[in-house]
Amino acid sequence: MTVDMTAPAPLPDPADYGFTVVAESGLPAEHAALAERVRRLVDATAHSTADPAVLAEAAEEVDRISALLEGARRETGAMLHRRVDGRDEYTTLTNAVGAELNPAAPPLRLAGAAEGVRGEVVLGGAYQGPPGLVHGGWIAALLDQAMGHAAVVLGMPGLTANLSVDYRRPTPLGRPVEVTGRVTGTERRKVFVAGEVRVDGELTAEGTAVMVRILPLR
Ligand SMILES: CCCCC/C=C\C/C=C\C/C=C\C/C=C\CCCC(=O)SCCNC(=O)CCNC(=O)[C@H](O)C(C)(C)COP(=O)(O)OP(=O)(O)OC[C@H]1O[C@@H](n2cnc3c(N)ncnc32)[C@H](O)[C@@H]1OP(=O)(O)O
Repeated sequence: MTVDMTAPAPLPDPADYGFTVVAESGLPAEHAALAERVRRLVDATAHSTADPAVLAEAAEEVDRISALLEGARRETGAMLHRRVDGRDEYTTLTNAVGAELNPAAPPLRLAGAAEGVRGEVVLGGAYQGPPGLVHGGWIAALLDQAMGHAAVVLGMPGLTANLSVDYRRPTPLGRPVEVTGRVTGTERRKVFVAGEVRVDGELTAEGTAVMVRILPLR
């Protein structure tokens, strides 16, 4: 069927499924700032050539910081709610791709574009596969997220049932990577999606997926 980008369906409310929903507007800015610092820490740890004594000192400092944070822990399944362009949007608060508060997630922020969604992210050495290149599994994850988000934007959130990726060119680390996703069709609960990864305008990977829609409970 043809996809009408102008009339997104209302999203199912995750609260109806028993998930905690957290409003983005209620989150302290300090939390995102902390996550950004931890991303720097991850990169510094992965690439460190420091002496054993320095490494041991750093490990103790990290223990102290972990203990500071562990006292106030949110449950893992919590969902984040935000209003974007006058519509509701939900994602998991610690989503492995793009969650601002999850330092293990590459900070890919997707937004509605002319035809689907688009975002940009720079991946450092913590996302390495072959020397100097982004790991193929992370490229698949970026595509999965962008394609899933394209379905969410049209009010059709779902689970990935099938995902296929073609790697056309190596994707370098440390450079802005553009990720796009769009819905190409629907059939009953199936939402067909496609996505691309580009660096400096050059296509480095493209994918397709079948998302199976989550049915509203009411
Ligand atoms: C969980 C509730 C949450 C509620 C929250 C509300 C709102 C949420 C808003 C946003 C969502 C948040 C984030 C989205 C952003 C990013 C996306 C990340 C994506 C992921 O990270 S997601 C994790 C990996 N993913 C899985 O963990 C799925 C495991 N899997 C299953 O849970 C089942 O397998 C399922 C559900 C897929 C289907 O099961 P089912 O029983 O519900 O449906 P059924 O089998 O009847 O299939 C129905 C139609 O799909 C066709 N179909 C089935 N499988 C297919 C395949 N492999 N290839 C091609 N077509 C397939 C059938 O052929 C039939 O088609 P037809 O209509 O033509 O007969």
